[in-house]
Amino acid sequence: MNKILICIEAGNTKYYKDLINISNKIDKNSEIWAVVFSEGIDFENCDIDKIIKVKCLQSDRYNNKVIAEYIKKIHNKENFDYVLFSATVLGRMIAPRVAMELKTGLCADVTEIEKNGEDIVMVRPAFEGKLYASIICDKKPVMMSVRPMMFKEDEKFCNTRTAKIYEDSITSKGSVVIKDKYKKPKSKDIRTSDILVSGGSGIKNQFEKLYTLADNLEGNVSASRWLVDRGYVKRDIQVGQSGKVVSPKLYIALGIHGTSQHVVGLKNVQHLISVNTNKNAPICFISDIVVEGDAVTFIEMLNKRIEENNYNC
Ligand SMILES: Cc1cc2nc3c(=O)[nH]c(=O)nc-3n(C[C@H](O)[C@H](O)[C@H](O)COP(=O)(O)OP(=O)(O)OC[C@H]3O[C@@H](n4cnc5c(N)ncnc54)[C@H](O)[C@@H]3O)c2cc1C
Repeated sequence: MNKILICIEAGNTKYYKDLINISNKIDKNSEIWAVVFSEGIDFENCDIDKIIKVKCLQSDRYNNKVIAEYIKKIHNKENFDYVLFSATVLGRMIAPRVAMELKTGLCADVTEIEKNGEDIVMVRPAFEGKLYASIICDKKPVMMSVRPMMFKEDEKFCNTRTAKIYEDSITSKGSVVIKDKYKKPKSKDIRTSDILVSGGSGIKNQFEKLYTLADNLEGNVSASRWLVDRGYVKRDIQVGQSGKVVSPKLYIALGIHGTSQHVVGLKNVQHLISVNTNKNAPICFISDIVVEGDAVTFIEMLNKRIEENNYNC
């Protein structure tokens, strides 16, 4: 006799009927177990032998890690032959994780069950529904997710069993534990950076200040060739004709004149801010915002503002 576990997900309890139908097609005499993470559900005449009602935090009902671990635990105890999920959004998320935990395969989106001798054949659409694939799994437990609402009402239910109910609970610390604030890893290549804080000869004496601003904005530092040629920075952060073409969402040009050789590297910049003591420098004419003034003062003021307001994360 096969032992089948069906997983009834929170919020979509009505789809369990498809799982019962599939279970009956696999083996009419199978012992059907259900694990359910919702409360207040009436499973009278549900055609299930045993139901485990699991009490847990509301957030854990949707937590694929918590659910997968729980299913692994009961499988290790009961050793199911089949484990069935609904192919809903949640089911599609949880089922692969459970398969991984149980070290078995998963046939997703099953629409029908056929028998081929001793073998149970799982049928599912393939190639965007142009073909149907017939899949046999030779490893136990056989796992599948079943497309909801695939069966007509009269195909469902024998109504011959009344479930025995067991209660269990999961104690987890909750699905979201903030251990630390996430800091987006910085891209090392200036070509893939979203934010570039770029310096030119106008900031040569205090170039290192660019790094603080870049850190605060979670961006990277780049430079004009002037600074590269004089050994202030390495060539791999040079923007322009003999450097790199960049495509950040934001490029802040500090003390950069904007010669054609530099500007050619800015072809794909989405927003450009330039800070220059000379508002007639060529870069100012292609900028979205021009700040006329000293680049170092600008950096200091902006850093202060960001740090005061804790804008960075
Ligand atoms: C074949 C060839 C290839 C080249 N390839 C590249 C390239 O790939 N990339 C590149 O960048 N260049 C390239 N160049 C060099 C380029 O022509 C310029 O010489 C160089 O870009 C100038 O750098 P800059 O704008 O930083 O300096 P500058 O031309 O000296 O301009 C400095 C700017 O800073 C402003 N400024 C001064 N003090 C301050 C201050 N305190 N605060 C704010 N603003 C201030 C000034 O008003 C000025 O506009 C190439 C040149 C050649 C011939």
